[in-house]
Amino acid sequence: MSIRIAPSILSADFGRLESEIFEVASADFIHVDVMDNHFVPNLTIGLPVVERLAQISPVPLDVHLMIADPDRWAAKYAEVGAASCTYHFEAANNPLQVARDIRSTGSRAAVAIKPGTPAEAVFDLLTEVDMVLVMTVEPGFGGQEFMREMLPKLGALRKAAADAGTDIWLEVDGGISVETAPEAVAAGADTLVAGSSVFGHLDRAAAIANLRVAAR
Ligand SMILES: O=C(CO)[C@H](O)[C@H](O)COP(=O)(O)O
Repeated sequence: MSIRIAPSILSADFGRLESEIFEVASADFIHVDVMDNHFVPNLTIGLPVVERLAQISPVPLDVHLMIADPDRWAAKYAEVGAASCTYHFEAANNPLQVARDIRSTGSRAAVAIKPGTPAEAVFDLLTEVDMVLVMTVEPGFGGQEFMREMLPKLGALRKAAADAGTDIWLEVDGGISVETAPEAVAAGADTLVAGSSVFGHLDRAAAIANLRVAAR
């Protein structure tokens, strides 16, 4: 299985975002964290910036919405060019409809769960989404410690997806490094978000290559 790497621009220099995303052009996706200071206690970027990033990025965008009311917003992010659009199960009024709205745009739909949310919460959605994101930190900030106690959720999701006859991607986000990536992959992850472990290095291409080797 080839592992997908998605550097999180939360740890990039927002003053030189265009050159930052070109420095991670060897990645499979660029992970874009949208935060609204309601669903999480932090505020980042919104729709116009994501739209422009989608136009200039050499790599497809994996947009992670950490916002309230994804029912209203998620499809708009998909429409402006998010190749993959992730919303939080905990934030959605109608999680099934949000997935359908995203997919109706042609984008990949993904649902995320916070550390306190059990994998079982999204079992009913597995045939309606293309990916589940298991948070391995509390969403809101980069540079936090990896919560390895979240890893059993990956096996549970993989089994539930197989039982439902569907094949989904499983993404992890938070504290992913060359040390923790092998654990996440062994537990069933195939898509790794990495913020500080990529943008914390001067040579971003080398950091991505090192993650790929570690995740093999
Ligand atoms: O969603 C996020 C935080 O809510 C970030 O994508 C994540 O924390 C990445 O940062 P790091 O790899 O440094 O943990």
